[in-house]
Amino acid sequence: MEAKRYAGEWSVRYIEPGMTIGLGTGSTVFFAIQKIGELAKQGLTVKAVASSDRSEKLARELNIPIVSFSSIDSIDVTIDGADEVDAQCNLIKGGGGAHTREKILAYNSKDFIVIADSSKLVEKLGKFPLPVEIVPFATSLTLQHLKATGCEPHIRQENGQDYITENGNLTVDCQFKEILHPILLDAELRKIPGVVATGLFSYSMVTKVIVGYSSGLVKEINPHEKT
Ligand SMILES: O=C[C@H](O)[C@H](O)[C@H](O)COP(=O)(O)O
Repeated sequence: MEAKRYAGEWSVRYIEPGMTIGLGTGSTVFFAIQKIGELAKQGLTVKAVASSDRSEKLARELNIPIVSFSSIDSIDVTIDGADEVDAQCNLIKGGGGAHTREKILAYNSKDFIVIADSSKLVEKLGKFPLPVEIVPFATSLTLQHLKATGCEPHIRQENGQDYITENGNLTVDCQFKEILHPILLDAELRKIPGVVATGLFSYSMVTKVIVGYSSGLVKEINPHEKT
């Protein structure tokens, strides 16, 4: 948990007065939102759009002004967590069921900053089951098409019932052996009618990944830096 805190708290240095910020979802972003709340209390003026009711509620409790998506043109910076980060900084997201809205925020952000503890770093994506949001219509056919891409699809359950996203859809957790070509797989999955969004985020969307370690160390990875 401390490693998540280090990454979350570090990330707020990229927030400047007057910015419109995107708030992701999850236990790592929780620490970033808390820190933004502290800064707001000290006079930082920002407005925020949230990717989930949970993050919106937390932000409101901390007196961070929340605005609707329809009232803004773009987001300066979005801060969000990840379930897996591969060597190129491609991501799996959606463990908390919020990846569709998170992807909309990331796509509309000038900078997309990912925060993660070091356990999220992997060589290849796919150990974490890939969340895919689908519309709850012709579900069994959609599951068959998902299976044909090489995974074991499982409809996510919560308290013994289908988990329903904030968009009113289902989440299918797709267990692949490994994901060798995330960008191609994302395109393949999105061709299936009924798929709303996958939890695969291309490195091309990512400005930087901030990794927290339990020792207190924080590392930044820039996927676009030439080595
Ligand atoms: O739907 C949830 C999000 O994609 C989260 O950002 C992701 O699951 C990571 O969550 P956490 O920071 O709790 O590990």
